[in-house]
Amino acid sequence: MTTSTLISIIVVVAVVLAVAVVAGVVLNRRRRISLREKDETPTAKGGGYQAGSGISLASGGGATTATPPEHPVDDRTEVEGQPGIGDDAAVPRDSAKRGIVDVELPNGQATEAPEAPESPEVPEQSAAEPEAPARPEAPAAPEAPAAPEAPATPEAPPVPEAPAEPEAPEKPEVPEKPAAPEPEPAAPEQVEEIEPTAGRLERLRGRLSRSRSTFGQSLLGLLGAGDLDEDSWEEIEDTLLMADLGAATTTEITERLRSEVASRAIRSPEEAGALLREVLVDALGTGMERSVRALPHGDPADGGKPAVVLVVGVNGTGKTTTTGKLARVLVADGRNVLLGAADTFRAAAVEQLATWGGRVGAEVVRGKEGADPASVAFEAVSRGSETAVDAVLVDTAGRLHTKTGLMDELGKVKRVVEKKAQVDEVLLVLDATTGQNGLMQARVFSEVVDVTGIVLTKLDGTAKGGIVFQVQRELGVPVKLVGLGEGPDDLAPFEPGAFVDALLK
Ligand SMILES: Nc1nc2c(ncn2[C@@H]2O[C@H](COP(=O)(O)OP(=O)(O)OP(=O)(O)O)[C@@H](O)[C@H]2O)c(=O)[nH]1
Repeated sequence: MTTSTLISIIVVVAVVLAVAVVAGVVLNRRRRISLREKDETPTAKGGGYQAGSGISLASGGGATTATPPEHPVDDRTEVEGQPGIGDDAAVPRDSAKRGIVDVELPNGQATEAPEAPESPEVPEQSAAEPEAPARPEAPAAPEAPAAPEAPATPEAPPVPEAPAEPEAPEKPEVPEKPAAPEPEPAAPEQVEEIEPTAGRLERLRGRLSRSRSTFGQSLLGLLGAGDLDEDSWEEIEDTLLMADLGAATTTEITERLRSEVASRAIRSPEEAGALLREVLVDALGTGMERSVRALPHGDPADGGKPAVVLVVGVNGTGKTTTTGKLARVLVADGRNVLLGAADTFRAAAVEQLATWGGRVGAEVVRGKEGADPASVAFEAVSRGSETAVDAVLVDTAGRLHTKTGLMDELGKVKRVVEKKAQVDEVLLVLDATTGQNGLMQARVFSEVVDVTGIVLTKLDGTAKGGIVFQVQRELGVPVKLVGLGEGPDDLAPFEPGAFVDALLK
């Protein structure tokens, strides 16, 4: 064997070995189990509306709203609790740098850090950022950045979950004392004159009669035409479905209409109209308790406790606006109100609420941007009790119902407030223009904070309103208020009869 042949054999053997080593490394990596959790959370326009009365207020503690949430799963119209198309399409305005910070509460009461472990905080990321930026192996966060200036103070929160906080490096987990909520005295000189309820409703009537819906016209056209064939009934069903009433409610309403048309021998359009109204109003449930429990427990000046109202919902549905409008209703009723700006994530929201507070002469308790919302809510309720107000309205940050971390945070806000006082009302604000998605939101929020009433906003901007039927049917939670515009007094009580009249116009 020549030397060159020997060298060739050695080269070939070396190449084969190199290929084998590389292939082995690749296969080994593929088989390795990734321990990093995926960041995906489990997947989970109204015609004219003329409210006939003022907003009904009640004090808490009594019988709750409607029947307890039932969950007739068989009747559900969407699929297994999965978000529908477009659920995550809207990127929350402020979703980029969200984090939960456990801090000491005023009065030395710690927030409930121990309860958190069941659901480790995942970094919040917007739909626009599907891949979590490869998180640097989270350094045992607390000690490193805080060490030089903040000599481990005794209050330093234990923060067991700290490693899960993606913002930890840039935002050291120093005690949030400086972020302690600051009561902001109202500026009485700026207080606006609030229109009395009666006049306000008159004004809304005028405005709402401008909008029209094809829903009522097509239904009345079909029903009033006399002898209905199968095609006509199908069209009626389609019309109901397109108005967002949902499959179960649509079937129920169509069946009832069929039997009533047969037994009552409906002949004229007027008779058809009366029947349709009756059936729709019945489907909305006339017996539900719709007063807003925002009146105090006893006389606050005599040791009574203020009512506590939490306002929750996804981003941009109108929570802050509704909180402000509700404050005006209460103040117009002669009540003292305190506002808690627990939307510590969006600085503009705090300013927005402070403006509402100034307009009605209500004190506003606010936290610094990024402060723990539970801490702010707690302080607001404490302050409200001390100053003997009639109601504390707490505005919370918008959160996508599909983000587990944010929903956990909301649950914590409620639990922490409950350490101080009973939460009388949890109002879920739904944007009427979002249709079916509102149903999913309602279900998730209901599970987390036990929603007691729905506020359906932007009804002035939609021809649909059928989501009301579904939300009430599936959750047993009544729609209590409707938002009819951006104006300070564009909030009205929900009345089934008036609502159906608006739908049928
Ligand atoms: N047309 C109409 N617009 C409304 C109504 N309610 C609120 N809006 C508008 O909806 C927008 C969002 O309202 P906000 O009160 O800021 O919503 P939010 O839920 O507090 O927002 P985040 O705190 O970011 O989640 C604002 O432009 C409001 O003026 C309503 O009933 N009708």
